[in-house]
Amino acid sequence: MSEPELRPKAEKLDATDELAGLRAQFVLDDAVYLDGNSLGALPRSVPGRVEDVVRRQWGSLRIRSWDESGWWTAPERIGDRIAPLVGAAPGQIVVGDSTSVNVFKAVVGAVRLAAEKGDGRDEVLVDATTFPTDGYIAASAARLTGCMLRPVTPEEVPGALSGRTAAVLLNHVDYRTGRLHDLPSLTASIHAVGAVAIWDLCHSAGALPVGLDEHGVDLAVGCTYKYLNGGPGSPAYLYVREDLQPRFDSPLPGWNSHADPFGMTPDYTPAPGALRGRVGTPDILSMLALEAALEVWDDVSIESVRTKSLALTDFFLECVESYVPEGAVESVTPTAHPERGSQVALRCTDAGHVMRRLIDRGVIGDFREPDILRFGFTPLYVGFGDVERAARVLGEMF
Ligand SMILES: Cc1ncc(COP(=O)(O)O)c(C=O)c1O
Ligand SMILES: Nc1c(O)cccc1C(=O)C[C@H](N)C(=O)O
Repeated sequence: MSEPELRPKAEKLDATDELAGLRAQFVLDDAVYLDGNSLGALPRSVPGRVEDVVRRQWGSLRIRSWDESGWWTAPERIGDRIAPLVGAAPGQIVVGDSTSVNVFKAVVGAVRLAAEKGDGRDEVLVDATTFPTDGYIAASAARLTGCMLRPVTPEEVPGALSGRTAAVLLNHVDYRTGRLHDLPSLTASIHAVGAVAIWDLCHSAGALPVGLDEHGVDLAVGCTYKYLNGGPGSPAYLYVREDLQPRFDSPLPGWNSHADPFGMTPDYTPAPGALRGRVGTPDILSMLALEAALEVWDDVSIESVRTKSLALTDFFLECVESYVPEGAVESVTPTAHPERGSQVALRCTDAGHVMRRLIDRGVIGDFREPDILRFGFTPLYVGFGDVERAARVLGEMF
């Protein structure tokens, strides 16, 4: 198809898009914003809420806000708001800290759970293609727990699992290629050898159904500043499956995870439930900005988001094929829907330079080493007209 056909096709797709109205809930400009997989756009509900939290809750109520404004219980309350988006029943997610810190809690906690078997498990498998922080933290967590760290690709995991495996840390969607890994089947393989499965949901939560409970995932972590639009540095979350909670032994047992935090006793007794994943005083300003941002999801199902996400990435690939000269770019994102997240990654020569020129032309994606143009599609605010324009401008780069 050519431009005279693709433009009307985009208009038609936008006209029948059930989620199109949600875009008005975000602060956006004329640019095509395809970087929501790095930093989600600002929901209109956030500035007013932050203003209220600062001026009234902090400014007037001051210390009373820990109770009266629900500050103290925000980590579990907001965790319960995220829960349906990742297929978790309430009471299993706490919000707080960064993803990096939650990876640390999860990996050490997983090795401690595995150690209860008493069969000498001494290996942690980690996704060799992971976003670096997970690999760095897993290496340190392995060292601290006396385990060997074994980096393997997700495809290699089934063959690498053994009776020595204590825990496996995987990404649901690869940050570079956009590949969606098979969470149900990999989790089942990990369980088959008696190991603990930890999933990093940074690039899937808010973009596609995860099914944590349904697939029996043990532990999961994720950030909230990408498809959940919580804002720069918004707190991450930790999921601990309900039946594992009594045995989850956090390596960071701060006072916020104590059964009686205001008892201020020198001895530590962990709180029941997911609360034991908390550490110290929550980052209230960021956390309540996130809570406001999550209101966008009130009448939105993650299934409808997934349907639109696949339609957006399909259409982008179709437009790229039409507009970009043959051979100039090569998609490294799988074409099969069950293997695709909500981004398209295109390999191209001099990708850093190409991305800078795209940004100058109002198409915002990002460059990832060594040669990847990365475009993230947030179905809540990206439309099909945006997709057509992004591909058309990309075509003009060559
Ligand atoms: C898969 C993945 N894990 C972790 C992180 C980062 O964690 P943190 O928020 O601790 O910087 C990112 C992105 O920044 C990511 O893409
Ligand atoms: N967390 C980020 C940051 O603090 C600055 C710039 C980018 C980020 C990101 O989130 C990068 C992102 N995880 C990625 O997939 O590349």
